[in-house]
Amino acid sequence: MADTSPTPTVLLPEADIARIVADLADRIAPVIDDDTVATVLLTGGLWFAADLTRALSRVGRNIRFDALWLSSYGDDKTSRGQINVYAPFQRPIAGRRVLILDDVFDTGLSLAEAVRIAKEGGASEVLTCVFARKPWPKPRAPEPDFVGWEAPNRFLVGYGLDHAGSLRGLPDICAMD
Ligand SMILES: O=P(O)(O)OC[C@H]1O[C@H](OP(=O)(O)OP(=O)(O)O)[C@H](O)[C@@H]1O
Ligand code: HPA
Repeated sequence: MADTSPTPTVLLPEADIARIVADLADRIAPVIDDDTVATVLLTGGLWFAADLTRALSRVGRNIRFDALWLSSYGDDKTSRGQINVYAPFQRPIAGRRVLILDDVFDTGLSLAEAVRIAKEGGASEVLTCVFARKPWPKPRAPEPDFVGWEAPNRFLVGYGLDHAGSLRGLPDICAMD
């Protein structure tokens, strides 16, 4: 079948991504402890969460790890406006600080739902960190506590970001629009 998709254009090369992740680890390490539960939002957040937790370890912070599996885009380029929850936390988080990690903050609906689930589970504090934040015309709540990169308002692929399930493994972040 002929592929009519546009060619991805590199916006943020992997070397810049690595520098941004190391800088995030330096900023986050002082405000968490080793009992903090890093919580990746599957699927797209996997690549960033793997890098950030290892960057935290390099600065002496070895935190717990869990996952929430949420989806709102499916194969579309725009949010369906509703979040499907495919899998909850694996372990209890009651009384623990939770650090939610995701690849991109766009409408903000996914992060808001993750924060709601963590609070409902009894987390003592919920911090949020996204690698990329896209601009949005209206206020989003909550805004992430930590942001790596202010992205342009373009459709992004790579570093976990997908186009209908593909291109997540590109090491650079690219625009595909
Ligand atoms: O701020 P929002 O508008 O909610 O968009 C951000 C979310 O969208 C993507 O997830 P998606 O629902 O596509 O699932 P995926 O993680 O499987 O890619 C991305 O990984 C974020 O979790
Ligand atoms: N690309 C891929 N997935 C996304 C995006 C994007 O720009 N925004 C929200 N989910």
